[in-house]
Amino acid sequence: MAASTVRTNLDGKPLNPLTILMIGAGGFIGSHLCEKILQETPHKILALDVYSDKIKHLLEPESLEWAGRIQFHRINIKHDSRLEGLIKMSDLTINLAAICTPADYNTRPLDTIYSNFIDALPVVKYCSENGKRLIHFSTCEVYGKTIGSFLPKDSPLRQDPAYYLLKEDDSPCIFGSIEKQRWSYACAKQLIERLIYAEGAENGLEFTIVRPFNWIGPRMDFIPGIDGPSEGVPRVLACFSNALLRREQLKLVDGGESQRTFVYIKDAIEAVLLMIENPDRANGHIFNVGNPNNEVTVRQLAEMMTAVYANVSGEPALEEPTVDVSSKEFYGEGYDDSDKRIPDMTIINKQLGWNPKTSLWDLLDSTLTYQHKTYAEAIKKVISQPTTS
Ligand SMILES: NC(=O)c1ccc[n+]([C@@H]2O[C@H](COP(=O)([O-])OP(=O)(O)OC[C@H]3O[C@@H](n4cnc5c(N)ncnc54)[C@H](O)[C@@H]3O)[C@@H](O)[C@H]2O)c1
Ligand SMILES: O=c1ccn([C@@H]2O[C@H](COP(=O)(O)OP(=O)(O)O[C@H]3OC[C@@H](O)[C@H](O)[C@H]3O)[C@@H](O)[C@H]2O)c(=O)[nH]1
Repeated sequence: MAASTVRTNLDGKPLNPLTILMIGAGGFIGSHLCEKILQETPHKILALDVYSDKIKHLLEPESLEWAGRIQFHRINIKHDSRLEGLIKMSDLTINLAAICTPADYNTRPLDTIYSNFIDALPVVKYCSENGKRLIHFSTCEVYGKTIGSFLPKDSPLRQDPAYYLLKEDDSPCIFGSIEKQRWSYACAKQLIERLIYAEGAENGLEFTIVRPFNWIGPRMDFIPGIDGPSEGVPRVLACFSNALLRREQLKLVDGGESQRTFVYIKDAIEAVLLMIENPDRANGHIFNVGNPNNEVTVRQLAEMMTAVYANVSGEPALEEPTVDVSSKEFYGEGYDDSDKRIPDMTIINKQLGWNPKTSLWDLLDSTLTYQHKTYAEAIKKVISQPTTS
């Protein structure tokens, strides 16, 4: 087992086992990060969240080989005096906690702003005051829209990377007007990034900021009516999985023209582990973490997921697998969208030598295999039940 051998960092220095406070450990990214750390490193995790379902398999039974290295703390960071003590006990704090589903940004803007800015403040403050290192999860949404999106549709400049490539140290953050409440999330994330950066500059906080570009894979969000609210709207992977599982049409918001790059969660987690174990290379940096080779429009994503799911489930796809819906109908007033997201990889390449490996087809294949195995039977049961009026 890797945990008993001597681990070294990228510079060949031996690594001492760390105690890591992971806030939001029970979420999608947290669950994969916990798994990776427990399986491949000797580090200890203080896992903090209000939920633990997604890491239950890591916490029980107590006979698990890593039992002494993970401790779950059911805490809401909004109001719990134990937070500072846990930060003091740890070598490193990783903050993943956030409201981060777009359906909430325009419908629950206050909760969104509080969660992504106000609630993150004490974490930054305690790390700074106690001289503790912080890895904070921000988002690719801080870039907002591309400069190219303001050019005429047929402008050849739209093909020029100078107008769309998103660079940590160079690109501006371009959001819509205040009434477009979609940007409440991006704006709160931007302000907490600025605060962390300022704590670094003025008070010497050792920090790393991560900007994930659409990380996807098993355990992302929830399937409405199965392990989440039946009226809930998760992120696109779970929305499309839900429709495929139920043999319903996949809804394309405003024609599905927006573009995204998707990265497999297992590739992305490797980048985070490199940040954890190489503070000299990661401190003071903001890192894009995404896969620039996996770009599709949302329409193409829907088509690909439909084809992959037909393979995985053995059931033929619907004749018309998609349907167009307006953003107002799907998300309500105040929705807006990022047009295109291609991460520049120069900084993460240079500092950590990280590159994503998994193609979009392969990552959808393993993810939809997981979705099918996990949910198909439960969905069949729900569908076969008579509806009560
Ligand atoms: N998944 C992505 O592609 C992606 C993209 C960009 C940014 N991010 C950022 O990465 C982080 C993690 O994202 P995720 O996809 O794992 O989301 P997630 O919703 O699955 O995980 C967030 C976790 O934080 C917990 N949490 C929220 N508020 C809390 C509080 N007050 N106290 C304690 N726990 C709390 C939630 O219960 C949840 O388990 C977020 O900050 C998100 O903004 C993710
Ligand atoms: O059923 C659906 C769901 C979503 N969509 C579209 O698919 C695209 C992707 O939507 P997602 O729900 O995955 O979320 P977005 O990529 O817009 O934002 C995400 O980006 C990074 C993180 O900070 C957050 O996880 C989230 O804000 C959007 O254009 C959305 O309008 C559909 O067309 N149909």
